Amino acid sequence: MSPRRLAPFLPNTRLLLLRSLNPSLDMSPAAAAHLTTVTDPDEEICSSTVVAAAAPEEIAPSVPLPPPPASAEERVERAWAHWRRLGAPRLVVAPMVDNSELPFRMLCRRYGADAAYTPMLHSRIFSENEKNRNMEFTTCKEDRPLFVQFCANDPDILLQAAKIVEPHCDYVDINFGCPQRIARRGYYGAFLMDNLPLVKSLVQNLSANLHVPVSCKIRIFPRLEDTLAYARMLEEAGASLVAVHGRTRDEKDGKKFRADWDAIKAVKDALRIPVLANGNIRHMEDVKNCLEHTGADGILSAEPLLENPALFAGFRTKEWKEDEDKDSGLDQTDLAIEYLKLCEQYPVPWRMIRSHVHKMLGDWFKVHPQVREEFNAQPILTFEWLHDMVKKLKELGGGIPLYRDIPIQSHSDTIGGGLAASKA
Ligand SMILES: Cc1cc2nc3c(=O)[nH]c(=O)nc-3n(C[C@H](O)[C@H](O)[C@H](O)COP(=O)(O)O)c2cc1C
Repeated sequence: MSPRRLAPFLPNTRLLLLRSLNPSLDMSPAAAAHLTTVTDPDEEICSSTVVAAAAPEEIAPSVPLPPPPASAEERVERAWAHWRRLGAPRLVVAPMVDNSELPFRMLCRRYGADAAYTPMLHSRIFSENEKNRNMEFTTCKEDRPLFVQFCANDPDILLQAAKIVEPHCDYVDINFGCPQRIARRGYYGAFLMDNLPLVKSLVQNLSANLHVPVSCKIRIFPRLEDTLAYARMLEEAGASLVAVHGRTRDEKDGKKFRADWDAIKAVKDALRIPVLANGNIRHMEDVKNCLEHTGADGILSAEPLLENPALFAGFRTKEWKEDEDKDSGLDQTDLAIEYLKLCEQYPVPWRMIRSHVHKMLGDWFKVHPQVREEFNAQPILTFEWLHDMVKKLKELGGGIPLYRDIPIQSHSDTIGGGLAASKA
């Protein structure tokens, strides 16, 4: 069923129709009027199941905004109260374009993630284009705590986009960290580090007009004093949380440049609101070391999770050959199957599924390149074909299993509040 075929129905009929596709759908007819199924042949979507609301303006809360904080102290207190209400999330899935989408977030949550970011959404396109909203932002009740991230360079457009998602998230995040050419051309992300008055007005306008707190994801400046002045400005402008990727705008290659944990520590010491650290986190031992080194309140991981979505549950990749007893009985083929099942439940564009399958099964494809070639040659994917492919890879064997590092797992009980262990 396509969006076009649903369009003429009245809200109640539409809701019934949508419920027949997804019985667990929980929303009002008014909201259903703004839902779309995600079977649109033009967009190459993976299934015809309804997933989530394209949060319409009409269902944004009409409750008045809370009174603005009387003082900086009150603002800081509110930031911590919110953070604690969410369970003080420490192990966080970082924002990743085309990769931190709903089914992947849900997979990481099953394996110990305390919270997750959406991929970056483009505030102008998102606020103007309903189809973009329905395609790029899907969520569900269990997908919390959730940071919804936008890129922006216009405070009013950002606010308009943020108002649409605020009923469905715990923070609206602004991406001040993207260093890519597309961000230079679009004038957003890390390129706004050259225009701090604009950064300030984006944060001020959002924090003064939203019900949910505002967070910012930043990169560091080459000079520490500039980074600290920047971070303090964000706090004063109304940010309730700052995530610091410890690399500069020019240090694009994460494999070549190590993240600077000293700079993150300095930001943590300078700010009074929660601070998250990002960079150099490959497994739970890194999490422990990073939290100890920086004093940060939590960490973000991105690329390592793509290969190993069970990272936050204490599973590690590589090095297993040193000690075969470390084999955990879990490997990327199991995780790939679990991810595919989540995609059947929460449909997303096939390009995202392709990307995850490549990353999760990278080591297995190295051992069996002919299977990768077959995968690449498939013009149209189906879940049946993918399940068969993963089953075949598992039977062929030879990929690298994950192992669970028991001593580190017990550290994670203290640093992750025991969540990583209990959720796995
Ligand atoms: C595939 C991919 C997509 C990314 N997309 C975003 C994004 O949408 N927004 C953002 O702020 N950072 C994005 N990043 C950067 C990550 O959030 C993170 O800051 C960076 O990868 C460093 O963390 P890591 O060392 O754990 O990978 C992306 C990174 C990757 C690998």
